[in-house]
Amino acid sequence: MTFLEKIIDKKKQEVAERKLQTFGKHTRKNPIYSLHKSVQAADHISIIAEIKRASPSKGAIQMNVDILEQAKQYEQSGAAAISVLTDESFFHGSLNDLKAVSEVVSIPVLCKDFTIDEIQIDDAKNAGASIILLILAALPLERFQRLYNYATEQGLEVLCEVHNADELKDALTVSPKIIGINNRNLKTFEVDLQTTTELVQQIDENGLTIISESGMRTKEDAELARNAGANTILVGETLMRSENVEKDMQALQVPLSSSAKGAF
Ligand SMILES: O=P(O)(O)OC[C@@H](O)[C@@H](O)c1c[nH]c2ccccc12
Repeated sequence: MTFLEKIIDKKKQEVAERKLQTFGKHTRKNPIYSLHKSVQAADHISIIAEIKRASPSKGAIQMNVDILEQAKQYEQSGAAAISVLTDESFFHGSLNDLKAVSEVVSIPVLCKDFTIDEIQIDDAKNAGASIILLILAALPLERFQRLYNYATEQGLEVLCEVHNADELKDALTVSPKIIGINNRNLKTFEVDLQTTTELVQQIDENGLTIISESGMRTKEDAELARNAGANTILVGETLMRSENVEKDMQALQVPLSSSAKGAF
C-alpha cells in the first residue's frame, strides 16, 4: 500500500465520523480572498507559505511552533497566501489551526488536506479557508470534477494539484484557474524540480496561476520555477525551519518581468 493509499483510507474513516459532527457553521469571521487575482497582479514570484509542523516524509519539522506568529510573519514578509496543513493523523495539523490563522491574517488561506468529500469543503469554508486543494492522484476524475464544481459554487478557489502528464490532462478538463505542480511524488516522496519544467510546457492557456510546489529552498530554485513558466511557489519546510523568514522570503520572491511564459 502506498502512503497516499494509506492516507486516503484513513481519510474515508474521518469523513464518516465528521458527517456526525461537522465543523461549526456560521463561525467564519473573515471574508473570502482571491489568490488568483493577487498572483495576476504581482510583478514577482508569489509565495504560498505553509504552516507544516510535521510530514510523513520528514517526520517532525517544527512541532512547537507558534503558528499565529509564523502566519503573521509570512503575511508581513509578502506571502500571497498561507497554506495550513489540516490533516491530523499524518501532518499534525487541524481545522482549528486553519481557523486561528484565518482570523489573524488578511490574505487567502489554503486548506491543505486530502479532500475526498463535499463535507470537507463545507468545513474548510466554515473554518475560514479561501482556497481548497484537490489532488488528482487521490481522486477518480469524475469525483474531482464534482468536488471542483462544488467548491467553486461555494465561492472558493481550487488548487488543482498534479504530478504527471495524465493528471494534468484530467485537471485541465475543468478549465482551472489555479494549477499546482507537485515536485514531490506522493507515492514515493521523491522530489524533482524538473517536474515543473516538464509539465508547464504542456499548459497552453495563458493567465493561469501556476504553482511549483515542494522542495523549494533557494533563490535559484525559485528562478528555475519561474524560468519554467510558474508564477507562484508553495514553500513549507524551508520557511518552517528558517531563522529569518523575512530574508528568506525576500530571496525567493524573484522578479517575473523577463520570464513571461514563452519568453525562453
Ligand atoms: O515542505 P515543502 O517541500 O516545501 O512542500 C510544501 C508542499 O508543497 C507540500 O506540503 C505538499 C504539496 N502537496 C501536498 C499534498 C498534501 C500534503 C502536503 C503537500
